[in-house]
Amino acid sequence: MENVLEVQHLSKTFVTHKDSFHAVTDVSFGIRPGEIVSLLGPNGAGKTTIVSMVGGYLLPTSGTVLINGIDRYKTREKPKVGVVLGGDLGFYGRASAQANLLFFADLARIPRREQRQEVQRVLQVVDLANVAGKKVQFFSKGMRQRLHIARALLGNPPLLLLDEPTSGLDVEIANELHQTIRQLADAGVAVLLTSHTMSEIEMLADRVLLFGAGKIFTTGTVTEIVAQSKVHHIDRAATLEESYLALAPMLRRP
Ligand SMILES: Nc1ncnc2c1ncn2[C@@H]1O[C@H](COP(=O)(O)OP(=O)(O)OP(=O)(O)O)[C@@H](O)[C@H]1O
Repeated sequence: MENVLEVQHLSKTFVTHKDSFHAVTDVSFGIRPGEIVSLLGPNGAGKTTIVSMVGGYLLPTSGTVLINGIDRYKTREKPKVGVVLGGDLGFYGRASAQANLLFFADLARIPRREQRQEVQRVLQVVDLANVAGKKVQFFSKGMRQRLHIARALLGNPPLLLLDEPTSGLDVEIANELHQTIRQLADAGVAVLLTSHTMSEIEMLADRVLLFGAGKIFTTGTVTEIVAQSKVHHIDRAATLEESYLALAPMLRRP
C-alpha cells in the first residue's frame, strides 16, 4: 500500500550569525496507512524538529515531505495532518469543549453546515461526548489531552503527529489514550509518535526509528531493535529500555 507519509532526505540546519547547527541530517522514512511509527532518541536528537517539518511549522533546509503524494512545501494545496504537541495551551478555558472545537473546525475550514456533526464525531472518538458542554477549565489533564487529540482529528486527516502525547498523565489514563491511538491506527490512520516512555513504544509502535544526533541510527520493530542491541538475559528477553541504554552512547552528538 502507498505510504501516507514519505520523508525523503530531510535536513534542517539552524544558522545564527555566529555558527550553524545541523539538527537533522538526511533523514528518510515512510509510514503506511494504519501504521504507528515511533521516533525514539535522546533529548536534542532532532525528533521535534522532524515533527515540525512534517507538520508544516518549520521550513526544511533541504529534502521533501510528501503527504498522500502531495509535496507539503512545493504546492499551494495544504495537506491534512493532525498534530498534537505537548503542553497545556491552546483552548479557551471559559468555553465548552464543543465551543472550542467549533472554533478549530472553522480554522480547519470545515464547511459550516458540517461543523456540529464533525465536532460531535471527534468528541465521540476520544470519549468526551458526555462532557461536550462542560467548560474546559474544569477538565483534568487527561481530558485536555483527549481534547487535543479530538482537535487533531477534525477533518479526518490521514496522518496524525503525536509529540509525547501522554507526558504527565497517570498510567491508567495513559493506557486509555493508548487504546484510542491504537483504534485510530486500526481504522487506517498513519501515526508518527515521539515518546520517551519505553512501555508506550513497546505497546504501540509497529516500527521504531532510533534516532541520534539528527540521524536515523537504526530502524526496526521493538523485537528487532532489542536483537540489535545484543543485550541478553538467560531467563528472559531484554526490555526496550535495557536495549536503549546499551545503544545510547552511540546516539549522542559528537
Ligand atoms: N530554533 C532553533 N534554533 C537553534 N537550534 C535549535 C532550534 N530548535 C531546535 N534547535 C536545536 O536542535 C536540536 C534538536 O532539537 P529537538 O527539539 O528537535 O530535539 P528532540 O529530539 O525533540 O529533543 P527532546 O527529546 O528534548 O524533545 C537541539 O539541540 C536544539 O537545541
